[in-house]
Amino acid sequence: MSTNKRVLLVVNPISGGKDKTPIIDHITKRLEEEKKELRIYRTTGERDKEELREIIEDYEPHRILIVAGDGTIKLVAEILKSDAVPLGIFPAGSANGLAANLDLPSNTKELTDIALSDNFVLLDTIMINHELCIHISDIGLNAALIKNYEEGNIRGKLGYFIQTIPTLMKSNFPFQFKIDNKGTTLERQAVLLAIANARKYGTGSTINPHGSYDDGKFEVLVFKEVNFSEILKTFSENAELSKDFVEIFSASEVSIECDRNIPFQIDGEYRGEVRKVHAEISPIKIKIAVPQKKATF
Ligand SMILES: Nc1ncnc2c1ncn2[C@@H]1O[C@H](COP(=O)(O)OP(=O)(O)OP(=O)(O)O)[C@@H](O)[C@H]1O
Repeated sequence: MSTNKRVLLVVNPISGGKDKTPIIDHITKRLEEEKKELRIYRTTGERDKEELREIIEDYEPHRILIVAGDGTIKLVAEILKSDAVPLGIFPAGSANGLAANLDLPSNTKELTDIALSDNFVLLDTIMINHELCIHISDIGLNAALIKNYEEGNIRGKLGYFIQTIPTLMKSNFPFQFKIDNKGTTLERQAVLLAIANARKYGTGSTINPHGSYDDGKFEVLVFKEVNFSEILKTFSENAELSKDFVEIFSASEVSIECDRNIPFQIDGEYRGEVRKVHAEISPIKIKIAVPQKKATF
């Protein structure tokens, strides 16, 4: 039985600074050939959640294709709240962390074949400060970088790169963290504390080499220093990172407190400055179509 009779295509027109027309045209043509129903929703950045929820309730899609970045994928997952409707991802954001972990190709035809296929993974999600996280959230230096990127007007990876030096110069690090992991409290000094379901950032940097996307756990990564040679190591798949650079442990629930308000991001979206973060593995799993070989998540 086909799982793609009614398809909803969600497009973020501005993500990654890329023109999405060729991808939309390709998907439209393919679904016409297959005599499938297609409805397209273009995000506006305002009331997208409410509008998409209404469309999904009304249209009852069998599959949702997303041409956007991680923030939009997360928005759809928050509406679905279950793995009943599979997602097909067309990475078109600035960093595309989820796609990097799922080993998605860049070619539109291959992506369409995968997105409409019945080869799925079930991703864990994490509830962080009452918001769903599908990939990586962090507090400290990287979140400050994302804030400066969002305030800048250059999209794509170049935008991140351009913000790196001013962010390092402006940031008031290191920070003092208290981490409560089911009754055990750790005190750490760090520049960045990440909560990760994924193995790598969208930049391709593997920070959580032993992470698994469907084990019912996430990893807490405590980055103790800005060490450029260790950062370079994260760009190879199986690098063993020094314990002086990053300390990693698995958890299903943690409470984190910092000595002051510091920048916080979830799945690449800046969420302001916070002092406290609570993270807990969520009962929501997301069903995503992936290439035949096992994802590296
Ligand atoms: N038409 C639009 N105009 C402006 N902002 C939008 C629009 N549609 C969605 N957004 C905003 O885009 C963000 C989600 O972006 P998404 O995750 O798809 O890509 P991204 O990788 O963050 O892309 P980029 O960083 O290049 O914007 C949300 O903050 C959302 O409010």
